Amino acid sequence: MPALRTLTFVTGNAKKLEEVCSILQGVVNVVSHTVDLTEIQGTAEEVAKDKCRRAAEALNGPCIVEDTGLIFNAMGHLPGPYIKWFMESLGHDGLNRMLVGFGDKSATATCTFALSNGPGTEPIIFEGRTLGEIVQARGPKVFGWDAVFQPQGHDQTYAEMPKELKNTLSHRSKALALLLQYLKDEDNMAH
Ligand SMILES: O=c1nc[nH]c2c1ncn2[C@H]1C[C@H](O)[C@@H](COP(=O)(O)OP(=O)(O)OP(=O)(O)O)O1
Ligand SMILES: [Mg+2]
Repeated sequence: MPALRTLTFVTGNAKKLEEVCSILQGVVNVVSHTVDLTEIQGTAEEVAKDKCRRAAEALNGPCIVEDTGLIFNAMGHLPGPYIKWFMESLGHDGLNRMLVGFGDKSATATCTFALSNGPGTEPIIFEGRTLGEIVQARGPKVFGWDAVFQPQGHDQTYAEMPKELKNTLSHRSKALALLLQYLKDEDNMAH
């Protein structure tokens, strides 16, 4: 059996790393680097690409990074990539209160992976999205906004559902599926 391909995932978030490792288990060998990367303002794609360029320079080699967003559909593209700061300032209850004036409580979780082949190369983007709604917090409050996001067609929040279930339907797993397909196609072209 050929050795698994290794990818270096640069993130400051241990929970993201946990999910990425379990989704890629047996498929890709994940090595992690904990770097708190500077994040610019812009679209998810711009933020992820910029983060990836900085990570590739810091490591002086190939790597992947991702940027996660949560879009309140009633609010256009917001908070989107800025959800981290909204979450930190407002908490779970505050996120619900942001939507009090809106009938539409639907939200889109986005995960934008960027793959760099090394410094000076243009990162490649893979985006996964999962539609759901913002609900009162239910389940453990250990990972970001998991407790207030209930994916469409399910009666549990991300926080309540078993990890294995979240990992089959999440924004992150969909983005990783695209990344894996890309690597597979690239391998096929090389042979
Ligand atoms: O599946 C998730 N379920 C719930 N919450 C989540 C998820 N994934 C990220 N999150 C939180 C973490 C942070 O508050 C924000 C994304 O910000 P984001 O900049 O992408 O993450 P981060 O700064 O923690 O780590 P990194 O070093 O990879 O940039 O949403
Ligand atoms: Mg970040």
